[in-house]
Amino acid sequence: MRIVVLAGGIGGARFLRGLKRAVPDAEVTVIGNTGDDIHLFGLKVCPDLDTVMYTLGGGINEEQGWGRTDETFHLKEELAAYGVGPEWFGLGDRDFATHIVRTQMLGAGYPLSAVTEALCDRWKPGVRLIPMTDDRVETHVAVTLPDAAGEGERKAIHFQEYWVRLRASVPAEAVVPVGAEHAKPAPGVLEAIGEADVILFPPSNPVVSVGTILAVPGIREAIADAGVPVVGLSPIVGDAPVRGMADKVLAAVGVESSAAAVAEHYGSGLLDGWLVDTVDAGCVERVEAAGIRCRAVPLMMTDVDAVARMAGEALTLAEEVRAV
Ligand SMILES: O=c1nc2n(C[C@H](O)[C@H](O)[C@H](O)CO)c3cc(O)ccc3cc-2c(=O)[nH]1
Repeated sequence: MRIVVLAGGIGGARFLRGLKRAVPDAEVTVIGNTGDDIHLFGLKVCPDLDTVMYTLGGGINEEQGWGRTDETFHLKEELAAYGVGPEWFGLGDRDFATHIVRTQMLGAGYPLSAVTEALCDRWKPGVRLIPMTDDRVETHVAVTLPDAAGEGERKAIHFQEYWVRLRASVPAEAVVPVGAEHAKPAPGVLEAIGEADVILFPPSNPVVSVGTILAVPGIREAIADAGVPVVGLSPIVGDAPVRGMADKVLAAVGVESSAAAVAEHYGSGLLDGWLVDTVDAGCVERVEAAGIRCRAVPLMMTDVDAVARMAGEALTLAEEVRAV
């Protein structure tokens, strides 16, 4: 079975680990979000690609869900001693090596997709990990911050600054995947979608993760036209994100923070099936009324076995959709 998964960072990576346990023989292609990418200290950092690679490759810091296990921060401390920041973004020494290799290869002319493949040669994630695009796309968030005079100043900041430095503490007024409109899907993306038996949206952020991937021209259309079941898992359980701050960015696109609203946001033109948590069983009817087959199953990613069961439920729902 060929499965294509559109993945953001932590939620996507943990889902993939469960999916691999549920169907170890499946051929899984992951289309990774690169809108979170950021250039720091002259290096290209790809948080979501790395989170997938480290999680599936056994190198992730399990407690944080991002960055390397057994990490130290000497380099960051030395940079700070020179007054070179930002200090709010935690790049560790082991993680730095990944960004150095990536930046060096990009500088030598390799596209990000080839660089990612080379990095995966080390980590052997057991999936084919492809960035959504080789072109530069950067998610920016419009916010109003108090200026020196205590007035509100509207500006656009990098997604990581909104997420990590501000911890989404101010409303996101708009979320813009800058550059997406001119980006092309990376080599292999459209082919993988076209050859898939099933396409899955993990419980990743529907705006800044899956939404950004869908913003690359051609990807949404290819999924809608693939003619195979497209099944998603709600990242919202009981009207709050399972983890992260998805509700903050959902508000920016005018979507309420509920499992049903996220399904409606994707829409029946894209989604065939949607899993909600058992606590949201009351919204199944609403989702089905929107033309999306819906089931309520446990969606808390407490351990790999629980996630494997979730992934199994997603594939069962896909088969139900296929049989109709
Ligand atoms: O909350 C944080 N998340 C950090 N993340 C996670 C990241 O900001 C976001 O969770 C994702 O971009 C959203 O998917 C990192 C990810 C990396 O790959 C490398 C470094 C970081 C650093 C931080 C950090 O300092 N704080």
